Amino acid sequence: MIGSIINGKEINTSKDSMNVVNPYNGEKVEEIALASDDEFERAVTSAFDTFHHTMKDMPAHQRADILRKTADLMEEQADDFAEIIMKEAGKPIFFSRGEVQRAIQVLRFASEEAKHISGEVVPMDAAIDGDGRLGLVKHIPLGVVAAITPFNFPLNLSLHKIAPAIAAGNTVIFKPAEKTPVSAHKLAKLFHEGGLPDGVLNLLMGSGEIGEKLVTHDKVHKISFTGSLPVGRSIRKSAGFKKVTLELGSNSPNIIFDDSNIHEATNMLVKGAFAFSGQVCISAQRIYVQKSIYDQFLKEYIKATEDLGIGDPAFEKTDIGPMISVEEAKRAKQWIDDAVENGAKIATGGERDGSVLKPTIMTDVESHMKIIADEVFAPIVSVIPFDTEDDVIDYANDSVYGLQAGVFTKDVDRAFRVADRLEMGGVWINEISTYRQDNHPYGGVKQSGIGREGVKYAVDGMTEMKFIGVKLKDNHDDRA
Ligand SMILES: NC(=O)c1ccc[n+]([C@@H]2O[C@H](COP(=O)([O-])OP(=O)(O)OC[C@H]3O[C@@H](n4cnc5c(N)ncnc54)[C@H](O)[C@@H]3O)[C@@H](O)[C@H]2O)c1
Ligand SMILES: O=C[C@H](O)CS(=O)(=O)O
Repeated sequence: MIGSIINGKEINTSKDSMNVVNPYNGEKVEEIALASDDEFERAVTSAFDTFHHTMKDMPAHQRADILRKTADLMEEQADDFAEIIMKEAGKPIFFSRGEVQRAIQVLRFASEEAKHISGEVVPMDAAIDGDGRLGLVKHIPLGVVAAITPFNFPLNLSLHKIAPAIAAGNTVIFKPAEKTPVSAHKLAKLFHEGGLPDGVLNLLMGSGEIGEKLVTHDKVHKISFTGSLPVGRSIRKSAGFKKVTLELGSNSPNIIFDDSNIHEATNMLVKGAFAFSGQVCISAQRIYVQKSIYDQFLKEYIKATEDLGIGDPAFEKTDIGPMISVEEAKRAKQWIDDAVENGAKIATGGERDGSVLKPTIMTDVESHMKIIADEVFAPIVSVIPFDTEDDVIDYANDSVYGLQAGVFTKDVDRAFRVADRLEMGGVWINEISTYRQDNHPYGGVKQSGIGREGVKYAVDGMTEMKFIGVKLKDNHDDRA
């Protein structure tokens, strides 16, 4: 049994526990001791006190060293991390390894950023009577950051919060998703091996209730949340004056104009729609194809999708494993059935076996159907024809979400015109919406979220400005 880690000590006995199971075969991966109310309070107090007594004064070079050392250790233990992610999340092993490599990079980016948090000098003499004064802006840490994370990239998305928070000099309370806490536990241990002092990173095991309590606790200064829109909405409502970063869902559009390389777009979009069974917030959910190439694209796309390897995530050749649970697979299948009842057609897929839903391509869909209007978060994609650039911009923007989009065209003018008109946090040209690097600004507009991650940008969100002014000499009339 493993459990919460508070002030550097693991609490692995508890009257409440839960099992983490492999969503592919139901095998037990680990038993988790759930945090009690008392442990919750101790974790918050530990983070609060450690901020004031240790972290606030830790020099940047020391924070950078800890992050770099942790990256080195993760590199050494990369296979163990990948194995855990594969088992707890059901993510095919090839993609689990990819997540670990990205996580190592995030730690390295954060280590570099820790040394570049600087301020500015305000030109005080630009204001009447300002001469003879010096104005400085410092970027100081916020205090205690609550990192609340989802199941789908349990390592990398947790590090997108924890590493920038530490780089900026904060302490952290980490509440991982209840389905994927095993990699979180190994990560917290690794930070301690890397030299992080006790109390800087406190891990709390438990359900969304712990997240809710963090959101309203007055010793927590910032909530950094990645997860679903309903939870994000409730956090926004209850967080009061706390700073909040929300990385929420999407129904990402990808647009293929008739001058694009169909073959390339097809191959990229198979990965874009079906990687990790579509359980990626920027997964390609709506593919808009210009009418003259629609039939050709659909034919190639169905063929490439049917070539995917489906099965045990432990196997090297598996492209598509399970969804996170049987319930989620049933929910997704129901959305397909609802669409079909309303006139949509299944071009391929549509069958479910336990937690595995076959990669599914839908056509003849309508904008009101759940598979289009809501976040599908499953291996289901819709292929939709369009006539003109104006039409497709309207279709793509007709959503409460706006995270990332992909646009495929050889016409540079059109590419930038369309990118400008799409209501998104990010637009990729000749790349799928699903592509993300860990060093560009990343986050949504509309109901896809508030704030940006991408290490440098996340670090900005983990600090606040403090102005310090100096009156150097008395050179003006104080009555002014
Ligand atoms: N924009 C992004 O960067 C991004 C990245 C990954 C996932 N996501 C989104 O995450 C969702 C899937 O992940 P999930 O199912 O784990 O999400 P979720 O919203 O169900 O849970 C996320 C985390 O929030 C906690 N939580 C639940 N209720 C809470 C509450 N009331 N207050 C505080 N915390 C609470 C959970 O325990 C978990 O740790 C999808 O909607 C996906 O789009 C977004
Ligand atoms: O699920 C959404 C994630 O942000 C995708 S990624 O890990 O950043 O690629």
